[in-house]
Amino acid sequence: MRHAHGDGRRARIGLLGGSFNPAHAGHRHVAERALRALRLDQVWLLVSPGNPLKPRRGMAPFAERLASARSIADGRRIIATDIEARLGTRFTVATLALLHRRFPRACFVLLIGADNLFQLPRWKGWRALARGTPLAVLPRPGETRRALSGQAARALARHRKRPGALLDGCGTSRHAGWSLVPAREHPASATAIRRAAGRVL
Ligand SMILES: Nc1ncnc2c1ncn2[C@@H]1O[C@H](COP(=O)(O)OP(=O)(O)OP(=O)(O)O)[C@@H](O)[C@H]1O
Ligand SMILES: O=C(O)c1ccc[n+]([C@@H]2O[C@H](COP(=O)([O-])O)[C@@H](O)[C@H]2O)c1
Repeated sequence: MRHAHGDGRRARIGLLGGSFNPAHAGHRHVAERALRALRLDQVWLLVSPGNPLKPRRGMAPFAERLASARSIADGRRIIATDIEARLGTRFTVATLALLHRRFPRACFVLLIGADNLFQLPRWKGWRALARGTPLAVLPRPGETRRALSGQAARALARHRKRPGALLDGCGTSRHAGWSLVPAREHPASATAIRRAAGRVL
């Protein structure tokens, strides 16, 4: 993969992991807002081979979800990738460890919607994950306030940073930190799209 970092600094890559069942304008909005607010070079849409917390029922095949993610990417700044399936990982903490090892010069930041900040304490190894990789949280309708007063936000309160400073000294601080990215809340959701299409939820 080519990294756009003409000035010689480390490539700044936002990782937007998701089921993409299907991909939608909310994902594109998150990627575009993060590119700008965090001065990223690229956002990778990491299509999950299977979210450990989501039921398999109603989950479209991987190839279909990858194609869906590609349809909202631009192939330049926003790239859909099957790397998580190729690495053979499903837990994000494991995916991140392998990505850091495979791309040691890249500066990664994990992009999540506010619903996932609230859920973070249910993720495997979430404290180690948050220590090792910066987290950028995007507001989401009906989720932002609850997430900011939830268990993860409280536990990580003293590591919160300004979005503009989140990637400063990438990988050298004792705790990677996290930020809320200021952005308009986008109402799109895959559940709503599946429901409107009459698909199994
Ligand atoms: N409209 C949105 N605003 C902010 N974040 C979003 C939005 N849509 C998705 N995300 C985030 O993008 C990531 C991948 O989302 P995912 O593919 O699960 O889509 P989803 O719409 O949340 O799906 P579902 O409704 O099936 O749970 C998650 O971190 C999610 O929080
Ligand atoms: O690692 C975990 O324990 C874990 C638990 C739940 C979700 N995730 C990841 O969170 C990302 C968003 O998932 P989803 O299904 O809400 O789009 C995706 O990359 C999942 O693999 C990861």
